[in-house]
Amino acid sequence: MAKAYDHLFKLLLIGDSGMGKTCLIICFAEDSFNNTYISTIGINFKICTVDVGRKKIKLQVWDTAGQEGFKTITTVYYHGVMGIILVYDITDEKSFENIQNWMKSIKENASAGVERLLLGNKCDMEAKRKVQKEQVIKLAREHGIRFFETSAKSSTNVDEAFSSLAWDILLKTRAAEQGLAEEVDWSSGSGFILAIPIPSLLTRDERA
Ligand SMILES: Nc1nc2c(ncn2[C@@H]2O[C@H](COP(=O)(O)OP(=O)(O)OP(=O)(O)O)[C@@H](O)[C@H]2O)c(=O)[nH]1
Repeated sequence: MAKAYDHLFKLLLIGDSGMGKTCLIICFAEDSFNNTYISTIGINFKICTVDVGRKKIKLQVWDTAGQEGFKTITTVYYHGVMGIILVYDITDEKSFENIQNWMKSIKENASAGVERLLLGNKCDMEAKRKVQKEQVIKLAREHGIRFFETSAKSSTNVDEAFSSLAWDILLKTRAAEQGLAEEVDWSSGSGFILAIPIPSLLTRDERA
């Protein structure tokens, strides 16, 4: 039987507790949102499919618990994933400060060539904003990492964020297949290195 997808990419979401990691995955995979907060215990995953660059990409998305007590378990899952999404909450300054610690954790536990993506979630709560975009862009530039502000509640930029990460991983995979890996800096995020526009960010209806 023919494979229903061209590539399988494993992704991981990390960030402090209550940032909306689970909600972002549910928004992307199921197009729904729930206001009730049920903290993740350990780790969970969801599978969904996205079309990028005329390729069908199956995404296995691992959702980690942000609570400190689960760190030993969750860091085990860093190894072998191709993309890591770091999530903070735009209404919570501390969660943004902690992004530096999450970056350090990636360096210590993930593969050197892992793609990273930074998300400032809950951007529907503009009136309560504590983290200014300018400071995030500065950090994202320093780390060579792509950045989006998202809302799982209003579905803002959620499809775009997951698709852009899939696209960045696809580019790296292709470069490796064609023996061009030396031209790609595998140790940094590709957001500012491979400045190639994403050709086809399909809507959920188109993906179905
Ligand atoms: N306003 C708003 N609330 C959100 C958004 N995303 C998540 N929330 C709320 O934030 C709370 C926490 O969301 P979760 O997705 O469970 O957070 P988490 O990061 O997975 O938390 P842990 O599992 O503890 O690590 C819930 O009450 C959600 O309804 C968003 O984009 N906007």
